[in-house]
Amino acid sequence: MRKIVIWGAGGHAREINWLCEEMGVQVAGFLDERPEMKGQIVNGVPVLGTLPDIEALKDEVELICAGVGDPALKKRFAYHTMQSGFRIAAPLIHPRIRLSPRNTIGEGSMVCEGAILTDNIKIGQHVIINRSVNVSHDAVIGDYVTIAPGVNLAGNVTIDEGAYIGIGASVREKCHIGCWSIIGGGAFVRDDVPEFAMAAGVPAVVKKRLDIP
Ligand SMILES: CC(=O)SCCNC(=O)CCNC(=O)[C@H](O)C(C)(C)COP(=O)(O)OP(=O)(O)OC[C@H]1O[C@@H](n2cnc3c(N)ncnc32)[C@H](O)[C@@H]1OP(=O)(O)O
Repeated sequence: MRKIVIWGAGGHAREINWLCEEMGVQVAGFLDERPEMKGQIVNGVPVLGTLPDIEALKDEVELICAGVGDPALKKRFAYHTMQSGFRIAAPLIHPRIRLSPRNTIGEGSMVCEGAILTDNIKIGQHVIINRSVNVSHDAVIGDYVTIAPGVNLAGNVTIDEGAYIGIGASVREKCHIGCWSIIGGGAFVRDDVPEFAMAAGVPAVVKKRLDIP
């Protein structure tokens, strides 16, 4: 039986724990950098500490770094996890989704309940596709991207590394969203969004530039 350790012990990590319950995957524990969290029990699952605390489990467990929604935090967790020689988990895919066999999904990524991913879609590593997300044909989604619940992506959309697509946003066909950009909840992305930008509204416009994480 697969045994998973989840980075993070907050709301999203608890949702992944539930996803694992639905998939029949065992969760050995959560990791959390806050010292006060170590030893706590969250939804019946122990908070184990950080990577040095689970050294003895190295050959038994697979790590999920996408237990937090923040793409930069996911990237930092993934870096340390791989540097320490732990295995990244194969994708976690909820049993109640629709997914073409011609799609590819990278290690450490997850697809939550109700998502529909049509044809020829490429999803990178440590990507979160949250509940009821619609991804249309030929989308290319980079590593560490987070897509919040209820997002709709039309065909041929490209989202580069580390971008965050806020809850309920929609993206027009062929649009390109640059790396580490943020799309506000409820936006309609009509035009390309540059890298390191926050865009929001209907239609979405760039509201501010963001620092490189
Ligand atoms: C299970 C879960 O909980 S998953 C999590 C789901 N949550 C989300 O998806 C959160 C989405 N987050 C947002 O939409 C946020 O507003 C963000 C991240 C886009 C922006 O947050 P901040 O950086 O704090 O933005 P800030 O408050 O500085 O706003 C900057 C400008 O953008 C506007 N703005 C911010 N968000 C939006 C939005 N969603 N739609 C329209 N305008 C927006 C503000 O009104 C402000 O406009 P102004 O400069 O004309 O006054």
